[in-house]
Amino acid sequence: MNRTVLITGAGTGFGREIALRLAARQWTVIAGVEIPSQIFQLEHEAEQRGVVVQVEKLDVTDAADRARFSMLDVDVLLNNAGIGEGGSMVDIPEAHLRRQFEVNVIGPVMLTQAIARRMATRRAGKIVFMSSCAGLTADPFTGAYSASKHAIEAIAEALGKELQEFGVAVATVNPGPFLTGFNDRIFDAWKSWDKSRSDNLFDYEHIAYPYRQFDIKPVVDTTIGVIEGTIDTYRNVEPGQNVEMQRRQMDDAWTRRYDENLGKRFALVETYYDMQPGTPVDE
Ligand SMILES: NC(=O)C1=CN([C@@H]2O[C@H](COP(=O)(O)OP(=O)(O)OC[C@H]3O[C@@H](n4cnc5c(N)ncnc54)[C@H](O)[C@@H]3O)[C@@H](O)[C@H]2O)C=CC1
Ligand SMILES: O=C(O)C(=O)C[C@H](O)C(=O)CO
Repeated sequence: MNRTVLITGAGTGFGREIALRLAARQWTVIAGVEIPSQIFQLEHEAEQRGVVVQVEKLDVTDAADRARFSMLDVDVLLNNAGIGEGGSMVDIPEAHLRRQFEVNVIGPVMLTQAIARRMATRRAGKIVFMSSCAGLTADPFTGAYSASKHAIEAIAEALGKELQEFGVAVATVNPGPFLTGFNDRIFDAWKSWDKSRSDNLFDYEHIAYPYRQFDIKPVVDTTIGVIEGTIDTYRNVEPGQNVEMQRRQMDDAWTRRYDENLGKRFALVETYYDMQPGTPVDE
């Protein structure tokens, strides 16, 4: 049976590996990549692996790019493209905050609208959002990124309830810390801020992503499971070993006092100053 998937942000990281793996599993894969240079790179990798992937430029913030996909009938849309604009909510410049939402929220929703309408007409389809653990809770210095993923959580939740009567399913995947380079880049974002500003509250030169990072395999496996239907849960947190901690963190907001620990540094903030970028989990 011919099954077609459109994956955004497929030039690198999770998206690229999921694209290549699905192609090897006989899916027709349309891999949307942000910039033209990623087209050749992915085509080359597909050739090396002996699989066929249709690679297309699809910057999700570009209306003209999105329009080229608006008449496409796919069985599954994987909204995977994303960026992380790091920095305290006190310091992050307006343009970076807006860009965070353009790439992670507005662009994907506009793309999804066109594809979802066609799925609803056909009364079949699945829309998967690469959300994040950051869509469920929030850490210091990734507030803007986390807000964009919280928005995705709300959008996916509403969309799933709206589309169920049309036979269209919606699901989320929520990775924690995985070593694609993405998390470390979040903490490089300040380097492109306006250099003339001198009133930042924090010294970003000495702040790094505070978690040890996992190999990407569980995220790739789980996303493929959700896409193929061997996994049917709406929310899918990886790594699985973090699920209980994640749930405890979500519950914590119900009992935390807003004035406790005032005047003391939040414990995790210390870790941002101690951690080296790209630290893998201990084997
Ligand atoms: N690596 C991690 O630990 C986690 C990653 N995620 C999410 O997974 C998704 C993929 O990230 P990774 O593979 O880790 O990093 P990545 O940086 O390798 O992948 C992101 C991809 O999105 C593309 N992209 C950026 N702006 C775009 C735009 N305007 N239009 C189209 N594509 C665009 C990039 O070119 C890149 O290929 C992202 O949505 C990210 O938020 C979520 C939780 C944890
Ligand atoms: O544990 C977490 O929460 C995370 O590590 C989430 C990541 O920061 C993330 O989503 C960025 O890729």
